[in-house]
Amino acid sequence: MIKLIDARFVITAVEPKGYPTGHAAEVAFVGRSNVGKSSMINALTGRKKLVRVSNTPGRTRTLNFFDVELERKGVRHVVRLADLPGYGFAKASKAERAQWETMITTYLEKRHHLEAVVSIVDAEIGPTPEDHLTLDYLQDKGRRVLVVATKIDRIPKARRKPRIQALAQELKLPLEAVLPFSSTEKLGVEEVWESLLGVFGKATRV
Ligand SMILES: Nc1nc2c(ncn2[C@@H]2O[C@H](COP(=O)(O)OP(=O)(O)OP(=O)(O)O)[C@@H](O)[C@H]2O)c(=O)[nH]1
Ligand SMILES: [Mg+2]
Repeated sequence: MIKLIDARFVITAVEPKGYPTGHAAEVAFVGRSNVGKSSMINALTGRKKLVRVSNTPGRTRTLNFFDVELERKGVRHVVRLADLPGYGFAKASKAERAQWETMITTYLEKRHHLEAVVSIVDAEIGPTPEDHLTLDYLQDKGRRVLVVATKIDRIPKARRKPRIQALAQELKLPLEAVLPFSSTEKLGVEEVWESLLGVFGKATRV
């Protein structure tokens, strides 16, 4: 059982000198623009409006950090979440896209406190070529990755399990490395936290 205690916005940054200080273990959320990254952070923190969500792709344009305090089996943990801008935002100019890419890759490569990356794919659409590239890139950089298939609510219940199996197969990952999720129906919240806290080991204990 995960008990959420508190969640708060920390800071917005665009480059390393703006990243938050301190030693909190961090997890970043990456994925296509509009896939549901910001919504997932709201769902995971049990807060409807911690992060701004939008129907229009390209909502999140900076790195946004949040601290979450939670309790699991009587032990308190503090985890820092980083909401990143999405990739593949068609309406952005070439220069803007290049700028975002630098912002994201600089963070993913340089951030020492980054313990795990949640790579979000759309459960219905499946991994796009850019999702594949991102996963390869993260693995290449030696980052620990958890794939979360969101918007699972859009798939009829009986088809969800086979869908996750198919996604895992397509991504060449073990079944337990791909978790189903829905921000609108709050599905998968416990499972994602369990998986993340499992990765952190003792790093997040306070
Ligand atoms: N049905 C359904 N819709 C969702 C879910 N999660 C997010 N959405 C919707 O998807 C849209 C995009 O959500 P955001 O959380 O803003 O997506 P994002 O990945 O942060 O987008 P950018 O900041 O533009 O990169 C919104 O209209 C959300 O309401 C989900 O689990 N199920
Ligand atoms: Mg967003």
